[in-house]
Amino acid sequence: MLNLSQNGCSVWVASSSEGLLTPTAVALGKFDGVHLGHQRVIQPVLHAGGQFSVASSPQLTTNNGQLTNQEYTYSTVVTFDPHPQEFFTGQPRTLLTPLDEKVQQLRSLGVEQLVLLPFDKELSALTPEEFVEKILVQQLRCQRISIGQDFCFGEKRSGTAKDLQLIAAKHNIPVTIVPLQTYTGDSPTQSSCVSTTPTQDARISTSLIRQNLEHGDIENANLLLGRPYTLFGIVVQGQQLGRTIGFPTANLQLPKEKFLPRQGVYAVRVFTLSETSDVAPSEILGVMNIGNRPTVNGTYSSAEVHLFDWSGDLYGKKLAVELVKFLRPEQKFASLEALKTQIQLDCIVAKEVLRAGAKS
Ligand SMILES: Cc1cc2nc3c(=O)[nH]c(=O)nc-3n(C[C@H](O)[C@H](O)[C@H](O)COP(=O)(O)O)c2cc1C
Ligand SMILES: Nc1ncnc2c1ncn2[C@@H]1O[C@H](COP(=O)(O)OP(=O)(O)O)[C@@H](O)[C@H]1O
Repeated sequence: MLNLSQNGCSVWVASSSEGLLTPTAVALGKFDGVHLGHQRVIQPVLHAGGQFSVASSPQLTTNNGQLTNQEYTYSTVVTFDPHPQEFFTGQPRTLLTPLDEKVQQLRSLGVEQLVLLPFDKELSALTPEEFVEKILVQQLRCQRISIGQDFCFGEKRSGTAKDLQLIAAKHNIPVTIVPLQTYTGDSPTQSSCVSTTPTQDARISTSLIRQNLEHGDIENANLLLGRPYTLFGIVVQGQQLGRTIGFPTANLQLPKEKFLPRQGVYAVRVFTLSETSDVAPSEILGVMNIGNRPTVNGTYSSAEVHLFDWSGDLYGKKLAVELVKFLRPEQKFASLEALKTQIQLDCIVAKEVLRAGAKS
């Protein structure tokens, strides 16, 4: 079990029955991206703002000033590790939110515990009834459950959301089934299949966000996520060429499973993160290139950012780079001089985009 903690707040990350915080109010799902639809599913198990209301501090409940022995229930997200698709295909899967990022997002929503159920032969062979009894009732001492309408569980995904509701009712556990969310512009709604583009189902989903990112449609991806798609990484050394053309770039080492958007150049907002300081990081604007750098015969994919009007040493620092807009695909230039001229233009366009974004 891990306790990932930052700025004094923490989320328990448990992967076995040992050390679980129980009893629990459980949101069940894969939750890759923790997008607007996921947030709706998680809401009913949160202490603040959800339908679920219990004591606001562990162990003790005050009721009209008197202490009662009502047990504190932990708002918990239960997910699977590895991603079931990775287990069945044997292929590593890239993620919108690798574990650290998912924990950070869940914490910011008010989730207290993340349980990673090891998705293996044994778990995948449980019948829906066994899953409820062994995992939810016995291990998690679950008091309430929230799931999305399309949730499937148990052997061969044979259990539906309705099945979970029926089985859980036998154990007196209420189940909230959250309708699938679609995006219509202002806020997510529950109407079915309203398309923002003629060819796409606008239901908020991890795969729709991945498609948008693959096409460089960052604005749509960000709307569906409810926040900017962000690359978190440590700054490592590159070929030290950037400084020679007047555009030093901080090269990010990203989690290997992080899903990367379309290769090319982006307008971005950058934050330097510190593990120790409680001071909110300040924003620096910049341009990012994601790609193989064909002009310098690059052999591997890199993500590198040039910060506007900034100088200093970033090696070893952790950066959060929020993608704002895709500007152009990566190209092979005839010379470094030609690349430099293009990067100057990229900076002008990025500054305009970011300035316009700041005004709206
Ligand atoms: C805004 C921007 C746009 C870029 N566009 C391209 C490009 O189109 N083609 C390319 O080969 N490299 C591109 N690069 C990557 C440069 O080749 C790279 O920054 C340079 O080689 C310095 O690399 P270094 O950090 O390893 O020193 C771009 C970099 C930036 C910051
Ligand atoms: N405005 C800036 N944007 C990005 N990095 C900068 C900037 N000014 C200084 N640096 C520093 O320069 C380094 C990048 O210089 P560069 O010549 O591209 O070397 P490298 O190939 O190692 O990335 C960054 O890692 C950072 O420490």
